[in-house]
Amino acid sequence: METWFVIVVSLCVAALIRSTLFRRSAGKSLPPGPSYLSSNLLLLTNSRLNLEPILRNLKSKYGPLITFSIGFRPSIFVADHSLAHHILIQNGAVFSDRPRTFAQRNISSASYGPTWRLLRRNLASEVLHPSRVKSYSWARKWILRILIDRLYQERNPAEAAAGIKVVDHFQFAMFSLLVLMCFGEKLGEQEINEIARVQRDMLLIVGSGRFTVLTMFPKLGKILFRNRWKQFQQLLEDKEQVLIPLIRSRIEAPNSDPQIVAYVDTLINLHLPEVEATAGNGGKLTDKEMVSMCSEFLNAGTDTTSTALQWIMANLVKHPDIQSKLYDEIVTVVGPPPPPAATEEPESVINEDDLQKMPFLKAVVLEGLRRHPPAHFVLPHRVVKEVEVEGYKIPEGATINFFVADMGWDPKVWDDPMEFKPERFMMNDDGDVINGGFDVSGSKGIKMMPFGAGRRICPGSDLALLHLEYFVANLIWFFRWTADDGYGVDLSEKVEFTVVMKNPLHARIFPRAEKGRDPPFKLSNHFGLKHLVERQKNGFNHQISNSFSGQFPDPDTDTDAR
Ligand code: HEM
Repeated sequence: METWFVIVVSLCVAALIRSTLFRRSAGKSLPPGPSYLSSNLLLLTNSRLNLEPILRNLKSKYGPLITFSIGFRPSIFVADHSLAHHILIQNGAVFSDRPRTFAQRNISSASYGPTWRLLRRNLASEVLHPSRVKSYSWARKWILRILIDRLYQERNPAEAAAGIKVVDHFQFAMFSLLVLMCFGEKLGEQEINEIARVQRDMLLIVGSGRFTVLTMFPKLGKILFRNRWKQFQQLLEDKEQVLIPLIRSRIEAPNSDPQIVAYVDTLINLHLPEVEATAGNGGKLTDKEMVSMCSEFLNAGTDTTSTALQWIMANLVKHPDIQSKLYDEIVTVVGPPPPPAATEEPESVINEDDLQKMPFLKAVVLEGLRRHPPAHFVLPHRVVKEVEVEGYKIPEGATINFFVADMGWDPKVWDDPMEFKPERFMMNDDGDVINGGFDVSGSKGIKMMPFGAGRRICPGSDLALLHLEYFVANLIWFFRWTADDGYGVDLSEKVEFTVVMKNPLHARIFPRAEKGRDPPFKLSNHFGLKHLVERQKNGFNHQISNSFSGQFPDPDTDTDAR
């Protein structure tokens, strides 16, 4: 009760100060929206997870440029494509800062300035450069093999109707891959799960909005919400305990293989600009700063991509015609799939260069990102000097955000926007063939912005697109995917760190070429092959044919196998 009283009084005082500060340059007003007090009360009485419908209501009431204050500063929300382009591309320098937070140093929270530039350039040129990304193709192949094997193992033919909850496997695959790129080591399943646990604990609780109040009023929040602050510190310590030994081992035994340059190797050698460096560390990143950077790398590249992968696969399950069309394209380029091999055996997978010859695959991935962007808003940007947009004042220090999902769903820009139609990326509105060659950066015009746009655009977009194309193509090549009998495919959403499937995809999978290995009916488990052959020789065909016809069901023709 006391806490609430203090919050309401603080909000009133803040409202008074704010109206003095932000309304000072009279004449132009802020974009329309609810009052400062009602915005913050809405925020405090609703979970951050429910914010999206509230903002959408405000958009229909006030239009595409809204003021919805969060904390002390006004927050502006933009829902219009050309306004987003005007702000992020044409006036990028003014809108590319970030609000101050209590987060440790990393790229996404760094102010727009020399340290951000250095950290971002390091990631872009040392890890995400196409030649470095290519040098990790062996790692993608290794993880893909594990993923295919895990799916194959979990697929229980006897209970095939139950389907597989695939998202856990997708998350594990993306985590294993990014952990390898981050620390340069092939870790065991237990270690990977431990890293995933500390990362997710932090993400889920931050995503739930439990710490929003600490971001809104950092100094006051630490005093008023001491338990939350302690909980935040505890999560940070847990993460440090797991990640610091991995970082230290790479410092103590530096990498000598130029083929395996991990993200952490590049961070060890970085020198921050003098004014920004932590005192006494000679310009180098501290252990805690390295944890923050590695943690950002893992968060940014795993949850987003596995979420997008699940949405895309869900749509391919829901639309068998699109799945068949994609499979046909893949087969035209690389031929029919081999039977899945055991993990130790070499197995051919789709070569990454061949992905370039699959325009429909690219269209499927883009359509997935348009219809289900993992982030429905970008990270908040901060305005560095007062500017005018559409006749409204956007004051210095205001935060600005963008309705990412709504831009991809805008009926003025997209026909049947809520339908999953990859064909829209094969041809543009003027009838020109674009064959999946859409510009996601939005530099010439923003039609959708799943990776943001402008100077703060996601630096991992090319890597993410490669991962999505590679995994979708191989998963469709190896298996035919159908809906689970009990669950179907429900495309309802739920907000976590990203916007995930409320009811995760449960899919039944059928190896497209399974005659080579581990058939759905395991002979050896039931009779033993030798015993079976003996029985056949002795005329026991009747008994055998009841349970095994001598032919494995063909998933493309056998109705039981569907
Ligand atoms: C499907 C996958 C992904 C999606 C949808 C996605 C989306 C986004 C979005 C919306 C932003 C915020 C842009 C803004 O604030 O304007 C962002 C920022 C960022 N992303 Fe991604 N991302 C993905 C994958 C990745 C990957 C694979 C990496 C790196 C390994 C990465 C690293 C980053 C970083 C470091 C930032 C902060 C950029 C900055 O503040 O300058 N992301 N991403």
